[in-house]
Amino acid sequence: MEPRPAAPRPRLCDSLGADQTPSASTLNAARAEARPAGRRAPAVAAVLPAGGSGERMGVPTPKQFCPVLERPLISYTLQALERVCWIKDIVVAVTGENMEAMKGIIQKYQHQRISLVEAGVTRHRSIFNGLKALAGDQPDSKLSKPEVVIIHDAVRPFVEEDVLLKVVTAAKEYGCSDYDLEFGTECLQLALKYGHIKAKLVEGSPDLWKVTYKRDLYAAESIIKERISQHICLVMDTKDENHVGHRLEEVLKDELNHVKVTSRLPCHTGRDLDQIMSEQCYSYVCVNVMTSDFEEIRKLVDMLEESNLSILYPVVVISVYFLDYKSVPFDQKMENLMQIREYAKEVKKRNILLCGLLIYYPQDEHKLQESLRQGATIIATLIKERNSGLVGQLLVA
Ligand SMILES: Nc1ccn([C@@H]2O[C@H](COP(=O)(O)OP(=O)(O)OP(=O)(O)O)[C@@H](O)[C@H]2O)c(=O)n1
Ligand SMILES: O=C(CO)[C@H](O)[C@H](O)COP(=O)(O)O
Repeated sequence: MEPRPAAPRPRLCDSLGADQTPSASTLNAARAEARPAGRRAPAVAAVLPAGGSGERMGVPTPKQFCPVLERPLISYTLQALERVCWIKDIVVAVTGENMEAMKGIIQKYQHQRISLVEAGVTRHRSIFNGLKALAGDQPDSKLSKPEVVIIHDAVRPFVEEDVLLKVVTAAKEYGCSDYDLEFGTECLQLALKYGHIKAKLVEGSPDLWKVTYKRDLYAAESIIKERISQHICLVMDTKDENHVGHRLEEVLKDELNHVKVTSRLPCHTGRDLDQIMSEQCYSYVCVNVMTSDFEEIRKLVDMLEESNLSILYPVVVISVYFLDYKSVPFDQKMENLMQIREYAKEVKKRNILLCGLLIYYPQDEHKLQESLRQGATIIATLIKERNSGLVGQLLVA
């Protein structure tokens, strides 16, 4: 048994926005429903086999450590399990040569309740090593013996709380059918052969698919991007209802009709933004009406940093300026705006992707509408793609 990694820093809130899992209270209600009256909840732990070499992926790095949006795949799987508050311990089996790298991942992404064991030469042996650590008879182990152990491949990042609950409930409630004995998958057979325990096959969801080939990494990245782009916070530095910024909001809502767009006042005006940080929004559009400096953006970036939001996912911030035909001279405004390049480089280190967007604001109504549409399309693309190559760019609509 490996020593536990260094204590993590303060945690993000448990029910992260990137997934569609129910909150802890939903789960408690679901568990209460699922549990026959008078029965107490079983103590649950999880074992994650993560000791494979990922031969079919065809890259030197084992697939569980391959980056998805610059974060190792296994970190997403850990996140999916650790947000389930009723899983007490998570034991991960990794090879000796990847042990230090795994500790680094746990520390960097602030994972909790994780213990590491050495993997075996086969998946079954890796799982067996994890189970031994949970057996409750290891002299140095701080882990207590659970009643139910969830076995979950480290390369299945999208597991949902409800399917885990079904598995645990089935493990407690059901016996094993002849069908399961005949057609059960390998862990099931292992449990039957060596554990002399009953087992039940529970239907999973299509999301439980496993990252096996290189194309699966691209699929995983697309799914994650889509999940974290479902909410946009629009920060508008004017209360003027007639300002063109509000028209941009309308066009954005129209363009992205499946996305939640919330409008907020700037950071200095109080707690509005605190609230949105707690909703775990990963996309911000700041409409700068009054100024062409970066004061508001700086405040927003500071708040994002404090909230730890960008530890797990890249946060997109788009700073929007209107190129008003009657405003300050263009070259003077541009000189200020060009500072975005250096500042964006700095905040990129904190996983915040900052871009500027200039929206042409002509007198002609038709042309203005065209500019706003173009602006909304650029915003939608920046948020959906989260392309770090565009960081610091001033785009023009
Ligand atoms: N000796 C092994 C082999 C596999 N696994 C883990 O079991 C899970 C499912 O296995 P699989 O997808 O087959 O992974 P690999 O063996 O790494 O893939 P490949 O067969 O392409 O080499 C993975 O999380 C993998 O890391 C393990 O813990 N120990
Ligand atoms: O995909 C696998 C390895 O390639 C696993 O063997 C598969 O997940 C086994 O399923 P279970 O743990 O339910 O027996």
